[in-house]
Amino acid sequence: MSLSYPKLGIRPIIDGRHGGVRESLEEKTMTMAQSAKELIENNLRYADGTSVQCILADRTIGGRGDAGAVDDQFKEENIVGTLSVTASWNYGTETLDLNPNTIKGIWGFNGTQRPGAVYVAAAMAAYAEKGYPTYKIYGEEIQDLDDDSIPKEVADQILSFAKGVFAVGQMQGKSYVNIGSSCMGIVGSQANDDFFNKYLGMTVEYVDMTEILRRIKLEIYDKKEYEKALAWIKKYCKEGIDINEGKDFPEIIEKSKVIPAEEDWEFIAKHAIITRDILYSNEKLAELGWEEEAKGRNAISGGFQGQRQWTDWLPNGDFTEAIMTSTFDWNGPRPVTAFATENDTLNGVSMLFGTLLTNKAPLFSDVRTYWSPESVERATGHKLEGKAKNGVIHLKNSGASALDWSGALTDEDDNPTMKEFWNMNEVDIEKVMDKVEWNRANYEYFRGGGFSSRFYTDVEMPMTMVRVNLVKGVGPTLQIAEGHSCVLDKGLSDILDERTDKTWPTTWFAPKLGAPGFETVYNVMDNWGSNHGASVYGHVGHEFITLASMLRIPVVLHNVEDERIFRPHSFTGFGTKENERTDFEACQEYGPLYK
Ligand SMILES: C[C@H](O)[C@@H](O)[C@@H](O)C(=O)CO
Ligand SMILES: [Mn+2]
Repeated sequence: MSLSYPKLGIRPIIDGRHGGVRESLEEKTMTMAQSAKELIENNLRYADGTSVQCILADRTIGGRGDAGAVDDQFKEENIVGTLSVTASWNYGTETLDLNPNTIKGIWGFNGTQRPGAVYVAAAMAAYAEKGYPTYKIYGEEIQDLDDDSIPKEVADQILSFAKGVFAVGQMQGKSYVNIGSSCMGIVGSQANDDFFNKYLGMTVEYVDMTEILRRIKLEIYDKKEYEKALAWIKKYCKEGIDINEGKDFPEIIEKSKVIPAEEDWEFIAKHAIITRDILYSNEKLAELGWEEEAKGRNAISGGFQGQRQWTDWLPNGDFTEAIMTSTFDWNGPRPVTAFATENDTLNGVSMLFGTLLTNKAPLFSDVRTYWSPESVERATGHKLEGKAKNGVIHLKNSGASALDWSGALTDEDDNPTMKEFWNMNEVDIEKVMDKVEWNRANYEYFRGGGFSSRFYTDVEMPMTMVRVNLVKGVGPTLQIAEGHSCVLDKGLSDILDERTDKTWPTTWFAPKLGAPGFETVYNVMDNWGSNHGASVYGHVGHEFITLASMLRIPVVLHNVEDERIFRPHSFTGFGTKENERTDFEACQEYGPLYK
């Protein structure tokens, strides 16, 4: 993570009339600003675990003179967004943040002594007319002037706004590193530079898969770390099944394996270390004389093609993909990397959004099979119950599913949960790894061999699955499905798993039903825009909606309750009924963040 962390500027706005009014408001206004700063910094962290940083204006802003001085103060910082706070009527355009490049929010104190609401409304009118969509935060209940608390719904909106700002800021200027190219014709694996540049402010770095072979051959990796990783693998990667045993394979498969099976883990350990080094800097490589390789590629996310030009003759990349997305590796707890398998860049971005909003590890899945209650009963005699009673979607893909999804961890109330990496410890890591088995790669798919992680998310957790799609004539869109991982009786889960690729992870997903497009579980599967979806822990669809509105990515499918939706106030200028058209037209009007 670069030292110039993206920051949020806090702007205390005040009625500029000296001689009584301004003086009477100075303390209240600054107190609001300080409390907003503390709320944000005490609750949010960057992806690397550092607490987020807010810059407090060095004065209250009563007019353009003050506003200009604060702009200058902020120019010294990497300010991505600003939160203006006020408890009074102030002079609209004379005090607003009119920097075209910041994401803006305003929190108005719901008091009666000075009309804060009137200012916020006037500010929204100005922002709507000027084309700067701004997030309006205003509590429902009246507060007394001496009440410096932040009401819960106000705090929730401030934190949602701030999470979106810091997610946007952490992506700005960073790279998505595409190792390989198109994978089995999956269109998401054919990176769309324009999308990354204009909507995310990111660049795409292209690295051929042979770079991994070069670094193995020329030993461009830290051998000591390699030994450490291999020892960790041998200790914690439990051997699973070998689905290939006893099978006669045609010659094309037999002769496609160039690394002896007993050397696969050595090869895979190098693949994992080298892949990480290609994304991020590693000073050890400079010590080995490889200055250029030591610099990495300024990554925040990436992916590996694997299939087929690699996996058709070399050990697969499933371990690398799984460990990159997890909250730990052989060095212990460390930040998650949203890392896609099959080079699906759009699922990689979907994972990236999820990790930046939650700092929890993502699941990369084929949205593989819809099992209706009727089909399950016909195939197994079992009745689906509980959260699964309306049917389930089988989430499964080789590779890039964080091992944290094995469902091994619980919170202080003993509820299944997933932790940020900074809350993980060695015991947690052992619990997670104990629920993962490493099966021999299926030679029919992965001729070059290797290993695939397998776990069964055998706990019920709230989860949110998302997908970024690119639609001709529309541009990027986002789909969001909140729901739960479901616990199917192990025997039942195994019967269903036996019917498909049982050497890979399984998570049974039941979306919350009722919203348009969510009439049935089948509808969700039917409406989904791709073969892949990315999931994170928790019901955080509202945070994805806020982030999407900052990035001007319309949300085309979601099951988030209206009252939880938080978009810029000016989106209502495109129509107030919560429907996709409002979102579409606002996003189309405002266009991508990085024009
Ligand atoms: C191994 C198979 O080809 C899988 O890669 C395939 O089922 C997919 O995951 C397609 O997204
Ligand atoms: Mn897939």
